Amino acid sequence: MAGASASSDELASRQLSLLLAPPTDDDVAAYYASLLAPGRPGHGDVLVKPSSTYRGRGLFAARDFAQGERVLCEPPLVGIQQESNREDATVCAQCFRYVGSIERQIATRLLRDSHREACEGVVERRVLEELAQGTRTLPNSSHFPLPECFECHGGCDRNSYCSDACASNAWSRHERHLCVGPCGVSGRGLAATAFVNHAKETNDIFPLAARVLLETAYAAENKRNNRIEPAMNPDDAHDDADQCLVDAWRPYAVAHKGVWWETVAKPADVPDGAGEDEFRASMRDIAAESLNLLRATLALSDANVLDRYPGLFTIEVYAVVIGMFELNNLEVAVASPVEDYFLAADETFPEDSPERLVTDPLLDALDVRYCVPCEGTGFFALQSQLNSDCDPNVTPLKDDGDVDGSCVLVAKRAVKKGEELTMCYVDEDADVRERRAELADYGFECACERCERESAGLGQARRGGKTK
Ligand SMILES: C[S@@+](CC[C@H](N)C(=O)[O-])C[C@H]1O[C@@H](n2cnc3c(N)ncnc32)[C@H](O)[C@@H]1O
Repeated sequence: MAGASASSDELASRQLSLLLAPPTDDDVAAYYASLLAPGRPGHGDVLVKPSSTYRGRGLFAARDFAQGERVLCEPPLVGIQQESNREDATVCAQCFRYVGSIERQIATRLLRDSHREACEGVVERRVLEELAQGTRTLPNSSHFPLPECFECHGGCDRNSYCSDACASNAWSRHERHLCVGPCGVSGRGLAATAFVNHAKETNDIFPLAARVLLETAYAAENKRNNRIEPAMNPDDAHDDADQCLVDAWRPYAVAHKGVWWETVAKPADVPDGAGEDEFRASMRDIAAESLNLLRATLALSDANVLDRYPGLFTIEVYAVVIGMFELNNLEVAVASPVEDYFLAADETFPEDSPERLVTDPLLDALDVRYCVPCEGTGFFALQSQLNSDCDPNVTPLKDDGDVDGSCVLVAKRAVKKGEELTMCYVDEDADVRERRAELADYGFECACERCERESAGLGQARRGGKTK
């Protein structure tokens, strides 16, 4: 196929066609078989196979489940905390565990400008600073231990980690390119800041899409370096490199995707025709700006990654990765230990006790935000195969022991081996019109039995065939 003299353009177009080609049925089957191998999450519990024609592939029960039983618990392949949620939850940027201490979680929230007014006359700034620095403790907080907070290797104050392993993992996989801190090659932090700030102003998903590209390049490099018998002749070496890239990309190749600006639903306030064309063209421009900023960062952090994977860092691939996140229901959520702490304080200490005189003002200042959980977006290899149904048989439900960003699915009713597993992507209690409107954001019209039944009922009612 390729020769040793293949130019960068040839390499880019060859990689691009490999990355955009839909995987064959055999590749898909082999991928899910390896994902569900013995010892892996989901083994013996779930299977991935074709669903009904209108839904594509789906997730199926590989055994019977009782009502309330846990069906799947799976960590995300990549994930990121929502920008707006950073104020309310200090979590490990790699695995989403809350870090530091209860004192620090509370104080860092209250020290932010957004809480300044709520704290006035209620709790002293000095107290908050001592709580944040660890020189003052709160009653009962030792019952809510959190992992120590590890700093980012790049010296940024944006990301914290729950262990050196998580910090190192994040650094080697993506943060050495994306961290806004001062460490590393001169200028890289500034270039990364431009990329991150652009995403803050436009779309939170861009840094997550960038991670997918970087994770893919990192995995492809690892596969290349770990080849037992590296190819000796240049043609074979190119084929080898291609195969490593294709294998590294497989988790995303099999996912449901679409070009971001083509697939998202048109907002109601955008007019049809030229107005819609303009709207979609502006999305494309924003994505292109973001990719250019990412490429500028990579040129400083490790230009080799651009030279070796020119097809990966293209607008075509960036577009489908952003589309993948927009079209799938892929939330990361972790309950707040701060909420547990205050609920326990309420139960343990009587009103007006010395302990409550310490905890109540903090609770007052936090107000309803005391219970905000960690919220983010992630990509889950198996959960991303779950289709939507408005009468679903599984639901996401974590318990107290689920302290990281894994997704947990629980059976809503007894499920028989072989049944398709489904969850409702939107509010199950909404009526059919509202559900369908919300599902338009995921790029499809729900054709589940309940929607068909209820929309037929609506049609009949409109024609006067239904009186109640
Ligand atoms: C998270 S993916 C689920 C896996 C997907 N079926 C596949 O083949 O990769 C979501 C996509 O599945 C399809 N889908 C899921 N539930 C559906 C439903 N109730 N009716 C029609 N299409 C559905 C839609 O194309 C949707 O955008």
